[in-house]
Amino acid sequence: MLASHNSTIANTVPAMLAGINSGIALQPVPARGRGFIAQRDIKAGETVLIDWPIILVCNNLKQYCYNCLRDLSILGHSGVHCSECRIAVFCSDACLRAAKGNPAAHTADVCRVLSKADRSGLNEEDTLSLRLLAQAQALSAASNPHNAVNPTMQEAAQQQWTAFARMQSAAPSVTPLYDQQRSIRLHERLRSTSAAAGVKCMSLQDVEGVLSREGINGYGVMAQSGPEGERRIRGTAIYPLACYVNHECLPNVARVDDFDSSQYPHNTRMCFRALHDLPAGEEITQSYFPLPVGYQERQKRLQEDYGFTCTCPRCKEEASWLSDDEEAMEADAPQTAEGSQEMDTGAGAADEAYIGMFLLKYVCPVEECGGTMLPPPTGDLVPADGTTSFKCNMCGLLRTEEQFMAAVQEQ
Ligand SMILES: C[S@@+](CC[C@H](N)C(=O)[O-])C[C@H]1O[C@@H](n2cnc3c(N)ncnc32)[C@H](O)[C@@H]1O
Repeated sequence: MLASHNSTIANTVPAMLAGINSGIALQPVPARGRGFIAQRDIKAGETVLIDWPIILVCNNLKQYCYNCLRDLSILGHSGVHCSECRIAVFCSDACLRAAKGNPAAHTADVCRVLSKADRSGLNEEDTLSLRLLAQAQALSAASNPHNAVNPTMQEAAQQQWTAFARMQSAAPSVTPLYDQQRSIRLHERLRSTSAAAGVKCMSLQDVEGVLSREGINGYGVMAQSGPEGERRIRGTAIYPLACYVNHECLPNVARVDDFDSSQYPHNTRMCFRALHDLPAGEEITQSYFPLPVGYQERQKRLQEDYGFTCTCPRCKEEASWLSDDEEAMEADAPQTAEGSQEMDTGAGAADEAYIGMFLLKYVCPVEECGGTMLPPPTGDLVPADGTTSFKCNMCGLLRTEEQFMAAVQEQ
């Protein structure tokens, strides 16, 4: 069973279940729960973590492969439809077979629930959450030894369900992260749909646990940007190790994925690469949103979506840039208990010049892209490939060190 609030396991460190890491270890981090700490000096460009998802939920079943989220429009055919539900579409027979054999994807139970799903009155977000719940419900059922048809599948499902249960959930006191009315509504819908499909429904407590964990730990899998450059996602993914990478606004790693440029299962893996050299003992951190996002917006999103006030060196410095007008506006705006202007400024801060140079170096220069420029790969997980350019993890733009220096000269 998934508890909706994991106070007792908040600071325990789960064993690694899947994925590969190099030079990092999961440890308790003061005031942040758990996080990855470098165990040795790490070089710029090194891959420190490769992870595969427990659950992938497709946002648009007509546009992306239900199993691996590959963009169907690049295939040159309309995809392979599930012959039972006629709803799920796959990029290949291989993906269809893989999904049918994966309890968290599209086994017979999920297929029946999907075909019986009553979407009336549900908005897009609720429809996606219902899909996530159907997949999580099947994973939970498959993890139960009493339901086991195949011991190997049961063991794998149990490991995945346990990994999910160990992820941080939103405490009931943190709103709106924990929306109990929504959980009750979606549980009710899952119950009627599951009954129509002849499938046992998970408990309300499990529904709360799944939704709360997805909210904090789920990764949006990026799609091509919209016509105005707006960011779009093709689905949501739950990764058993990547979920432990904490946030900082001047991160030292960034993620890279290959959803369209490779084939299942390789395309669903997520890699984290170091942006610069970092010493043993330093925490591995990523930014939970694009680097150019401003201070007040970052604080708002971190508080609303993740339930914490960021006190990283960039936030400490940028808090002091607020003009009198902005401060007055902030004073009028609703404040959280911590108060975004009253941050502790005790520990080290990044100065304005450092922040400016960091953003110049790591923010993709393509307008509206918002991607992060990563150094060429190196290290033992993904060895050097001979490239010398930095590459954007969103649009793929390449930039050499010389081109970067020329951009610095222009400033
Ligand atoms: C995706 S989880 C990261 C792993 C989490 N620390 C754990 O122990 O499972 C995101 C949560 O970690 C915590 N967190 C991440 N970055 C943080 C930071 N810079 N300061 C404080 N808490 C942070 C917040 O509780 C946030 O909701």
